[in-house]
Amino acid sequence: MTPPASHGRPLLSAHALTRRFGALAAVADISLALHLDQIHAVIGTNGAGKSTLINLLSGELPASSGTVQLDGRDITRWSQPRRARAGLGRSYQRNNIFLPLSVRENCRLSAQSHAQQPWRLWESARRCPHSTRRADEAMERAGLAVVANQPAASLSHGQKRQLEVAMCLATQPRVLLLDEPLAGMGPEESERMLALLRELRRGHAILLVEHDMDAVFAVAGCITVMVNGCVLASGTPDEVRRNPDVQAAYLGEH
Ligand SMILES: Nc1ncnc2c1ncn2[C@@H]1O[C@H](COP(=O)(O)OP(=O)(O)OP(=O)(O)O)[C@@H](O)[C@H]1O
Repeated sequence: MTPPASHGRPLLSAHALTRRFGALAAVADISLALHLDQIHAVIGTNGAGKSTLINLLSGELPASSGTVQLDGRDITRWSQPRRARAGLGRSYQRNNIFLPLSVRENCRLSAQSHAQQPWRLWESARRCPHSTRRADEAMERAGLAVVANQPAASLSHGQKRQLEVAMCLATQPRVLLLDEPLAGMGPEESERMLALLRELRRGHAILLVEHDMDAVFAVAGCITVMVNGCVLASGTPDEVRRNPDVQAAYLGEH
């Protein structure tokens, strides 16, 4: 199936990307393209290889073979920090938050760790006006300005996930790799996160790994379906919904 037409060169692309763990090919020969102003969702059953794919794109795992390009440059051998400095941001399934610190401090540390002088990480906020400004902007965009001075520990589950996205935004990424941002959320929190994703679409290329199918079909412009490390189908939500292989293997009612 042909991916939906998108204008211009992809911001991030993978070509024949493969990652083996011993005999298991967790990601096998995957090619995909992420475009600016688009949410590209990756769905698949447990163990399909979605998190491994994100780790390969973010640089947390080296590829066994294949290439990754950012804005036309081959970044396959770049470390994770170098990719992050070039504009690749990611959020995690696991909690990456310093619970005793305030929301603002968490965002500021994230901005500061990304700056050219990360050794200034533990300096007071007053001495890092640039990072503080970026933290405030990220909190504002993620809808967390009202809880800026609260300890992260006091946030609801949904707000913690919003904080993870805000921490990612504080690094000023162009590409957002989001690993299950809706996990464990109730309907209201999910709606808030979906509104945030829709807002972030403009100005970013977003890869969204998510189990919540209603959410995926509501926000994604392109969906790639993975099974056992391979791409089963890729296309617009309508194309994927109608694909008989996808229906048989995965989607059921959707
Ligand atoms: N470090 C590792 N060592 C060995 N096998 C691994 C490792 N990481 C992942 N795997 C295996 O690779 C396969 C893909 O795992 P991955 O976590 O990428 O799947 P997933 O689609 O993200 O699953 P889930 O939806 O449950 O998060 C699984 O069979 C998993 O057990």
